[in-house]
Amino acid sequence: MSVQFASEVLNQIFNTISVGLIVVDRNNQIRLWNDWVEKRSNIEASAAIGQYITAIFDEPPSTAFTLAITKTIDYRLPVILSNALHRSPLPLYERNDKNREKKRIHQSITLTPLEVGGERQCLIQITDSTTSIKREKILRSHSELLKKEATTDSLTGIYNRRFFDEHFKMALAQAVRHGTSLSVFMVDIDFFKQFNDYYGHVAGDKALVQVAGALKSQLLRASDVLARFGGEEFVLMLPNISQESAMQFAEKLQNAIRDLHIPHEKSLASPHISISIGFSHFSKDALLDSAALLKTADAALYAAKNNGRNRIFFLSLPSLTEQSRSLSTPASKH
Ligand SMILES: Nc1nc2c(ncn2[C@@H]2O[C@H](COP(=O)(O)OP(=O)(O)OP(=O)(O)O)[C@@H](O)[C@H]2O)c(=O)[nH]1
Repeated sequence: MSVQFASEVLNQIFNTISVGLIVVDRNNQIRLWNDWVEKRSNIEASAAIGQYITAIFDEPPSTAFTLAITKTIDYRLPVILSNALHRSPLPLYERNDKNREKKRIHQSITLTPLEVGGERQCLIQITDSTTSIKREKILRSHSELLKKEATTDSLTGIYNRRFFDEHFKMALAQAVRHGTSLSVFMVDIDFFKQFNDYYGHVAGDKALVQVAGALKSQLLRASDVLARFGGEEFVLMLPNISQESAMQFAEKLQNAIRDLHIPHEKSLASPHISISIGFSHFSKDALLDSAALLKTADAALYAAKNNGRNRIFFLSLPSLTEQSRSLSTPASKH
């Protein structure tokens, strides 16, 4: 292979490669400038060679970029300018399309030390990362959407059981660790089968959405969680409230549903849609795991149902001894 042939091949590679290539010397003077850079800077190689890299553009390169050249040459070590931190160190634009607005490209830049004829130089390699950054953004927003879908109930828009289960375990572990409390409420719409049968499934869906919204409106703190547990059943957890406050909160939930005034002619508990609530309360003296706390709240709900519905029941931990008053509106009082 003749020297001339090799030099022609190298020259062609230099100018056809889809990477920007610039070589500067230790005075920051440009020694090489390939086609890729020419097209994205709109500065021809003949005009660039011999100029200072710091002064060649309309707008100066970023400080990180000029510092990186000095470091590469002085310490003879390669430097990478990550595009996460340095989106666009050089004023380079998408290939010239006269009819379009110029769009600055995102760049990934690697600087490599060279030694040519005993002289230190710096090779600057630039790749256009605009597409990969765009793709990354799209992927991120897709994954956020998927995450939201995986944790949200599609009908009511509140969290689903999967989300609740994960957060409940964490919240309980935190309560145990910090010696704080955690209240769990199971909420079930009374005679909802009869509601569906009488008013139809579409009206049933609408009622579920309204009930979910009314329950949600009672949550005040970011740490409070409401989720659809399944069917016409909801679950709520409130960290750090006293047992008395938990009872008052349950009453507020019941009032919020009553205030919706959704007629329910077929209910034996109320002329309007009503709910039964069972709740349990963990405080530092109780011994339990997350399943036990939920099971106790569920047993309390069962008791509320069996005692006429449209009422609140509390069961304490861990003995499952029914403690509290069957508070709230008795079936006859609406
Ligand atoms: N419209 C609608 N109905 C649902 C949905 N999920 C569950 N249901 C209905 O909810 C009803 C629940 O019925 P049951 O479990 O017998 O309870 P209930 O009639 O409310 O009786 P109690 O809870 O004992 O007061 C069933 O008819 C289900 O079809 C839903 O997403 N939309």
